[in-house]
Order: sequence, then C-alpha cells, then structure tokens
Amino acid sequence: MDTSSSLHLSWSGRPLSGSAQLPASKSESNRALIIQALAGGGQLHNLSDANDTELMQRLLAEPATADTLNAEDAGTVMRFLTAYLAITGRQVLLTGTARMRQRPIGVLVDALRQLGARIDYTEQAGFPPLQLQGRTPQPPAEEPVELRVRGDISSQYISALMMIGPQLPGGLRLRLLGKVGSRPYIRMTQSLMQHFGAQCRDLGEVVEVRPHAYQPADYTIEGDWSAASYWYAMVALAPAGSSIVLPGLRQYSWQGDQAIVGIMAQLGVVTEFGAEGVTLTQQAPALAVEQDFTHCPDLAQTVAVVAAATGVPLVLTGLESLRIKETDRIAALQIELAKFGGALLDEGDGRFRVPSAAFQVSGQSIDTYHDHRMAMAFAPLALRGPLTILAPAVVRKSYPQFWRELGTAGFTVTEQT
Ligand SMILES: O=C(O)C1=C[C@@H](OP(=O)(O)O)[C@@H](O)[C@H](O)C1
Ligand SMILES: C=C(OP(=O)(O)O)C(=O)O
Repeated sequence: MDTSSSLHLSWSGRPLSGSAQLPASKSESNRALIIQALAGGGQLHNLSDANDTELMQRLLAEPATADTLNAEDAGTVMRFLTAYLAITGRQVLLTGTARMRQRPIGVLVDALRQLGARIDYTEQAGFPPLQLQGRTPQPPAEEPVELRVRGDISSQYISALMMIGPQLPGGLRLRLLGKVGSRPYIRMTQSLMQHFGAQCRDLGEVVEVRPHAYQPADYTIEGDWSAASYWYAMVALAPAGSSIVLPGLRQYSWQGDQAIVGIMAQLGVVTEFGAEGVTLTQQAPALAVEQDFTHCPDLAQTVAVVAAATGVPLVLTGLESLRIKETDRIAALQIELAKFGGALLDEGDGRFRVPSAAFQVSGQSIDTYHDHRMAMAFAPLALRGPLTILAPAVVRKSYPQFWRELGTAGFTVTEQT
C-alpha cells in the first residue's frame, strides 16, 4: 500500500462477530532477537511480522563491515541496537527517520560512555544519528559497574542496558532515578533474559544483572496486547450484541498492555480467557473513568478515542512520554478528536480530560502523523459512521495486517489513491 493513499472505512450496522488475527508482540520479538544474537542461538517461534521486527532482524544480519544502519522510526531498534553495537565493538553510523532524529537518546549514550564505549553525535547532541567508534566497553572485572540512569524519559534505555549486562565482566547495576515509566517493559526484559539463562533482578530502584552468560533457548512470542487494544475499542463501539475472539493471547502475559483488560472493563468490554485466547463481549460502561497511563503509554490513544466516542468522561494521567513517541501524541489526539466534536483538555499538573461531549462520525479524514497508533486508534470509529484514514500504511510498524483484518471482520475498506 502506497503511503500517499487513503482508506475509506464503513460498517454495515450489524453486530461485530468472528475472530481477528493479531501480530506477535513486537516488544517481545525485538528483545528476543537481541538476546538470541548475544546468546548465539536458540529458536524463536511466532516472531512478529511488524516492520520494527523485520527491520531488527535485517540490521542484526548486516555484515560487521556495514558502515551505516538505519533504524527508521523504530524506538526499540534504535535503542536496543545502540547498546548491542557498542558491546559488540562495531564501528558504524546508526541513524533513523527525521522523527527518530528528534527522539532523545542521551541517557543511553551517557551510560554506555561510562562503560567505556566511544559514541559521537553527528548532528544534535543527545539525539541520533550516532557514530559508534568501535571501542568495546571495558569496565573492571571485579565488581558490577553501577550506573545511575533516569527512568522518566524512556524505559527502552534501561532495557537496552540490561540486555548487554551479562556480557560485562563484572555485570551491571542500574540505579533508576526519578519517576520510572513503562515499568512492565523493564520486567518483560528481565523475564526474557531469565528465559535465556541470564541472572537478573529487578529490586525496584535498582536492577542488577550478573555476569552470567546467556544460554541458547527456544521461545514462542505471544500475540501483541497493544494491537489487541484496537479490537477492544471496536467491541466497545460496535452495535449491541457484538463480540470478537482474539487467538494467541495468554492469561499470564509479560506485556504490560494487558492492562487493557481492566481499563476496557470500565469502558464496556468483558474479557474471557480460554485455551485459544480471549473472547471480548459487551457490558454497560462505568459512569466515569480515571486512568494512569505511566506504565501503559501505548494504550492512551485507544482509550481516549473510545471515551470520547462513548461519552464516558475520562481523566488521563501519566501521559508525559506521549510527546516524544512517533509523533507528539497529545497534540495529534487534540487535533483529531476536535474534528468530531471531542477534546483532550490539558488540566495542568499532568492531568488531561476527555469530556463527555456530542461526538459525531460523519466522513471525517484522520491525519496519522507517521504514527501507526493514530491510524489504529481512530479506525474503530468507522463502526459509528464513515471515515477516511490518511497514509494508512503507517500500520506496518507494528500491525501490517490491520486493514486486511478489518476487511475480514466485515468493514468495507476501500483504498483511494
Ligand atoms: O520496550 C519496549 O518495547 C517499549 C517501551 C515503551 O516505550 P517507553 O519506554 O519509551 O515508554 C513503549 O511505548 C514502546 O512502544 C515499546
Ligand atoms: C512508541 C512506540 O514504539 P517505539 O518507541 O519502539 O518506536 C509504539 O509502538 O507505540
């Protein structure tokens, strides 16, 4: 699909039913690929077909002589590869899209420099591109190096450092400073590292990694809970009597975005776990909802759109990291919600509010801002009226089959060039 095209979406008015295929988790996939490369083997099953994951695979397979690697718009690829390339002593320029060159990476580079890596900024200090100078970190062997790392910008720096910890002669101790966001992603890193034989403890303010080598292991990636959130939104917005089955999700997940189960229970969706995955059905929503997104930032757009469309007043906190993701997601939400009569109001002190307001879906065009989650969070509104999504190919970052799955579920999906 051409990035310049648009998609017209509409719905017949009957209840939603059947099942939908999810991609595999890109967060699990991209960690497993880095760890597999460091472990020197093991089989990974059900890897994501997301561009972020295919990109990670391609870049890891590049010959050591490659002089430039392009992480495109993939945060995990940029951050995890920076640490991986530093520990493996590669001399290479690591770059990304224009937006990636605005997403900060100074916290990670400072930490790697303290370990002895030589990394230079080629444009703006603190941001990609990075020139890695091929000097392997060589901290003293006797004891773990202790690094102080801010946790309030991105947890991806912490995950990146954790994953190279077993390769350091004395291991690594990370002292996390400030408010630590996206904590479940740190725990996911720990769980995957342990699965591959590493010794790693998350003690809250401190994360310890022992210098104990990874062992090759097999791992089957779970379905992606962030991607599941869009199907939750569809069930919340669909006509009465709707349901959907999502195979490939586990009841005991390593993904923090499983928080969507509890959040959507308040916005009218019941989750039932079975052997094959989950079944989503409808129930009456709560009168008002308050939700902290500090640890599940990728769910904020989905939930804001559902609240606006269903008229359930929503208070959102913990949105700090949204401004430095694929786009400024707060600004993008404000502009797009306004097209329907909705709003995301900044109340100060980190509180935002989606008020209950008249909300009408009647042929609006949604700008997607190079952000897959803008496209997927607004698409479910097509259940309430016709809608056009601009530059729909953005979904390839995490859920390339999203539009095909909407078609299978019964949406009329018409490409316009
Ligand atoms: O580690 C990961 O796989 C991710 C961590 C989160 O980022 P932050 O830690 O920057 O919030 C999340 O938003 C991103 O989609 C994936
Ligand atoms: C923020 C995201 O990804 P990343 O930071 O890995 O680019 C996302 O997928 O919503």
